[in-house]
Amino acid sequence: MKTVEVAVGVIHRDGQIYITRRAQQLHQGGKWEFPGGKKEQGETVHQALCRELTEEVGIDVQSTEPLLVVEHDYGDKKVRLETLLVTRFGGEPYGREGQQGQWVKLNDLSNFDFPEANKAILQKVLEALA
Ligand SMILES: Nc1nc2c([nH]c(=O)n2[C@H]2C[C@H](O)[C@@H](COP(=O)(O)OP(=O)(O)OP(=O)(O)O)O2)c(=O)[nH]1
Ligand SMILES: [Mg+2]
Repeated sequence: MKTVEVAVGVIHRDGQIYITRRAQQLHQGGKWEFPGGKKEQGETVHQALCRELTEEVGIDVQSTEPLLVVEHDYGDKKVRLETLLVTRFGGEPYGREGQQGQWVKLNDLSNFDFPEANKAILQKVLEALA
């Protein structure tokens, strides 16, 4: 099975993270996620994330830092989530594709239902920011 390469952004501001909810019909539908999407050919992870975060949440990413890479096999799909911390951005995020989105305090993140691959990301986010 081919691994899908995904750029994932942890959008951080003042102790809160902006998360969105995946549409029901998508892979891992209905779960909360850190916005992002598949890398296109020839893109760096930073470039892919800039494009995806403009498309999905309408922000202009200005700087990122690598956080971690997670590989996960869902059985029906294998993903490699290259996760970046978004340290500076312009604009205010919103669910530009009609999806739900909200700012969540670091301490409340674990109350949301994320895909299985996100466990490691969540742990790392709390280590890095809490
Ligand atoms: N964006 C994102 N994807 C995640 C997370 N956790 C996780 O397992 N995934 C998986 C779900 C999907 O299989 C894959 C991301 O693909 P996607 O559906 O967001 O890709 P995309 O935005 O490019 O969407 P599309 O153009 O294919 O519609 O990674 C997460 O926190 N954020
Ligand atoms: Mg996406």
